[in-house]
Amino acid sequence: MTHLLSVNGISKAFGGNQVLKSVTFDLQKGEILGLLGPNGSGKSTLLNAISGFTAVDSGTVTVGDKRIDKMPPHKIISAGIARTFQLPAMPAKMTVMEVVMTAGTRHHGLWDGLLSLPSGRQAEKEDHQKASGLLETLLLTKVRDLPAAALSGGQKKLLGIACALMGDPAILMLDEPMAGVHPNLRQELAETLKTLSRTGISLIIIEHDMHFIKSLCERCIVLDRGHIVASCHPDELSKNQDVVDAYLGRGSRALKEAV
Ligand SMILES: Nc1ncnc2c1ncn2[C@@H]1O[C@H](COP(=O)(O)OP(=O)(O)OP(=O)(O)O)[C@@H](O)[C@H]1O
Repeated sequence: MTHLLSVNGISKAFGGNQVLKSVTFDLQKGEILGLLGPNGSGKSTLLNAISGFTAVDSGTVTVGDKRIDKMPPHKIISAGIARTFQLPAMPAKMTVMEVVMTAGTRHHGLWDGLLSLPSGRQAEKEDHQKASGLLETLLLTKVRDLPAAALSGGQKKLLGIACALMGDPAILMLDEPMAGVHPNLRQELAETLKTLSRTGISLIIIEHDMHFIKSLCERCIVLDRGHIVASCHPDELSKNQDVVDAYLGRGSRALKEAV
């Protein structure tokens, strides 16, 4: 696999709260990386830092050989990194299809659009086909004409993924994609993500559902209070004392040593 994303020594504090402490990891092309850690350990902040929504205090982020850590979010999207949010907000008056179309990064010329030139119409037709395909992949075809705001929490998550994929990202970062998704759809979503990775897209997934993580990821990194304490196969997690401590507290080590 080819090396794609490098995060080197990223640190971030909010006031006196040091949330990320020199976080370093790499992501390979086509890899599905799990980003784990207890509540408040810094996972969303790390995604925000990579995607430019949060300015970092120090450290670098590179995609290929391009530094992106000082770029605004829209430039980072152009550099090939897309993301979804834990609680996606949807516009009240747009349909599902309209929301996906809006997420297309194809920029039609002003005159193409205003004058309805053939080049503009062709580009819009291609975007429409792409959006339809993504809605089908993400099992949203039946609701494509409904207001996006009326979707269930799980469907909004899937719509967020469709929007992120409209820009043909090289790296897709998902913040708790399974939360709120109906159990019947979970396996299908896992299969969809595996298919994406086979096409060469790399994924970083924050998720608390370990069954989902184990079915998808070859490697996980675990954050504990802003430090990466483990980078391993998901099957190794339960044997890693630092991971156990992160989730159960330091007392678990003391308890183990005492017995
Ligand atoms: N914009 C902000 N301003 C101030 N503090 C923040 C901000 N964003 C995050 N934090 C703090 O950073 C810490 C880590 O939060 P973060 O959301 O990154 O954790 P998390 O691992 O994603 O948690 P969860 O699993 O609960 O979503 C928390 O203490 C949080 O209060």
